[in-house]
Amino acid sequence: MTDGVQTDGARRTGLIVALDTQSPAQARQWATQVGAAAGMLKLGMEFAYAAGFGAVAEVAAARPIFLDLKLHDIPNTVASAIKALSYLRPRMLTLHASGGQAMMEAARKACDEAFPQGARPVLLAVTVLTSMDDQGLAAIGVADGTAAQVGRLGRIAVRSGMDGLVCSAQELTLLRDALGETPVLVTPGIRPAGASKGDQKRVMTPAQARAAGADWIVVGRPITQAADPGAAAAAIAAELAG
Ligand SMILES: O=C(O)c1cc(=O)[nH]c(=O)n1[C@@H]1O[C@H](COP(=O)(O)O)[C@@H](O)[C@H]1O
Repeated sequence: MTDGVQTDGARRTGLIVALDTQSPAQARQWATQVGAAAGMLKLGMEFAYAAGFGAVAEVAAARPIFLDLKLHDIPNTVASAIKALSYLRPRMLTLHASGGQAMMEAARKACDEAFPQGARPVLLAVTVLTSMDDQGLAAIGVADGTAAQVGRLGRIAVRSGMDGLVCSAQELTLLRDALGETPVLVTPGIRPAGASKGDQKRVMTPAQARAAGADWIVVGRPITQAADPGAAAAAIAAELAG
């Protein structure tokens, strides 16, 4: 958060829980179980496409939501999509930085026009997905590795009016060095010690992400697939409070 740096200079790192499910009832149950341990709830493509935007609106009416639709299209289409979803009043919204400067500038302009003053969502540009590694990037023609690509896209995104970035916790130090304290840095690919990585490649623990300067961590399966999601969320929140 832009207000994530406390007056004593210490950074607060919040927990966002990814409600990756097709079922509104399941999403409601997880939201109740994690309670106040989650500073925000993330709803993404799976939930929106399966349950519909009416169900997204119901969650958004009860709790602050991070709407993770990862928009990536021509500038006019992305701008129109943002205007169309502005009634949901998300606190955060994602688009892909690889859409380029014109797309991100159009997104920012659409937000400025479509949201009332003070209600604009934090616009987050996804740099390199945490499921990618150097080898995966090389296979799509990016030869100089994840760190270089995250730095490059991060600089373009901030220049284009984005409020923050989604990256892995492994790039936090390089991004803070390059871009300073202002951008909101949000890190998925978080795994408590010993947890399965699944499809994630660039991972860190909650405590490591906090120490490296994350404003928010995003955690899905390590909480939602735990035997006790409430206890799992509370343990991660305690690790962040350190
Ligand atoms: O934008 C995201 O939230 C995102 C970006 C990224 O690079 N990697 C990533 O995992 N995510 C999301 O973060 C969540 C991670 O979930 P788990 O791997 O289950 O903790 C999922 O909802 C992903 O869609």
